[in-house]
Amino acid sequence: MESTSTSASSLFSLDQATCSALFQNRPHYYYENGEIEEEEMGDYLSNSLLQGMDELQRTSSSSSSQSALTFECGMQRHKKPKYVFVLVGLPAVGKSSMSSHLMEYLSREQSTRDLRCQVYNAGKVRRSMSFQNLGLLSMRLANDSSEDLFSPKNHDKKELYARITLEKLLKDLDSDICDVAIFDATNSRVNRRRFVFEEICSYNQMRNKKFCITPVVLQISCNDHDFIKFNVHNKAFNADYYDKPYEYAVRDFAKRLRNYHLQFTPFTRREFAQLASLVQRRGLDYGVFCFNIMNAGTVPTRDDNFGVLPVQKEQVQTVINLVAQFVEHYTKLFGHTYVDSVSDFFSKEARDGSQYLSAINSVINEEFLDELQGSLDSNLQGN
Ligand SMILES: Nc1ncnc2c1ncn2[C@@H]1O[C@H](COP(=O)(O)OP(=O)(O)O)[C@@H](O)[C@H]1O
Ligand SMILES: O=P(O)(O)OC[C@H]1O[C@@](CO)(OP(=O)(O)O)[C@@H](O)[C@@H]1O
Repeated sequence: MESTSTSASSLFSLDQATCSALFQNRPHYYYENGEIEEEEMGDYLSNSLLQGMDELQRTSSSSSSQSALTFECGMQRHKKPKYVFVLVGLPAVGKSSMSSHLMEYLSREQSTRDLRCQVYNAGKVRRSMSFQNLGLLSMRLANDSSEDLFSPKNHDKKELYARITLEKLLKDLDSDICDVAIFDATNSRVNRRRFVFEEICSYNQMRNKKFCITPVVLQISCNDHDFIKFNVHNKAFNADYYDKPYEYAVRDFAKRLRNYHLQFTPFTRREFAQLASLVQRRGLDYGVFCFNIMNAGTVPTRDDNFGVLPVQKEQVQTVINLVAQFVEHYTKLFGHTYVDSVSDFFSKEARDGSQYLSAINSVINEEFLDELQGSLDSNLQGN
C-alpha cells in the first residue's frame, strides 16, 4: 500500500490514493499489502510519541473543564472531536463486556456524560446478516464447523462483516448520531488495523466534514486460565450457540480460539509508532492513543499505555485522561465483580458437583492452552 504523505498545507487535496477504500468499495485492498516498511517508523517513537506520553502522564483528569463538544482540534478549526476506540483482542477476552463498562464510565463522569457512545460489534453484524439473508438455516451454516468461517484461510469472508461494521460506525459519526464509537472486533491482524487507521485518516482529510476523529486503540488480553475457562463457559450460551448443546458449543468455541491464535498478532509499541507516523504523514493532528487492559485490570499495564496529544489538546486530553483512569483503575471500578464471579463459579462447581467444569476442563486443558500460547509466541516472532 502506498500511503500518501501529506503536509498540513496539502490537507485538503484528496486524491485517488487518499480516498477511503470504503468509499471506493474496495474492501479487500489491504489484504494485498505487504508489511509496513521499517522506514515508516522514522523517529516518531523517540520524539513526538514520548513527548505525548510525558504530557499525558503529567496531566490529571481534572485539568480541563472545557466541553468536549466545543473543542476545535488540529489545523482545522470548527471541527468537533469524535473518538473511535479500535478494540484489539482475541475472542472471549472481555472486549464486549469492557465496552459496556467504558460507556457506563464515560456516562457517569461530568465532563463526558453528554457524549453519545455506541458499540459497533462485528460479530453482531455477522449474526444479523446471517439471519437476514437465509434465516435460521444460514445461522446454523455460519456456525457449522465445516464452514470454518474463522479459519485463517477464510479470513476474507469474515472481513466483509468488519468492513460493513466500520462503514456503519463512520456513517453514524458523520451523521452526528454518535460521538464515541467503539469498534468491537478482534482486529487480529496488522493489515486490518492499518485499514481501520487508513479509513479514519481518509475521513479526517475530507475538507467538507464537520468532525475530526481521534483514534484510540484499546487492547484487551487475558492469559489467566481460570478467566479463560469462565469466559468460554459464558460464550457457550451466546447467540452463536443458542440451539447447540453445551459440550458442542465449548468444542466449537475452542476451535475458534485455535484458529484465532494462529492469526492474531498482538498490538505492540512498534505498531503504534507506525500508525502514529501514518497519521502524522497524512498531515493530521487529532491525537492517537493506545491503552491495554490485561486480566480484567489485575495486571498493571501503565508502561504499555501511550499516546500523542494533538496541538489543540484540551478536549482530547480530558477524554483521554478519563480513559487512562478507567484503564488504570478498571479492577476497582468494574473488574472486581467479574473476578468474584469467576471464583464463585469455580467454588460452586466444586461444591455442588461439576455441572460444566468437566466439559470445560476436557477441552480447555493445559495442553490446549499451551498450544494457544505457542501459536501466539510464533506469531510475535514472525512479526
Ligand atoms: N471484564 C468482564 N466483566 C464482566 N464479564 C466478563 C468480563 N470479561 C469476560 N467476561 C465474561 O466472559 C464472557 C466473554 O466476554 P466478552 O466480553 O463477550 O468477550 P469478547 O467480546 O472479547 O469476545 C462474557 O459473556 C462475560 O460473562
Ligand atoms: O472480524 P474480527 O476482527 O475477527 O471480529 C469479529 C469476530 O469476533 C467475534 C469473535 O468471537 O466476536 P464476538 O465474540 O463479539 O461475536 C466473532 O463473532 C466475530 O465474527
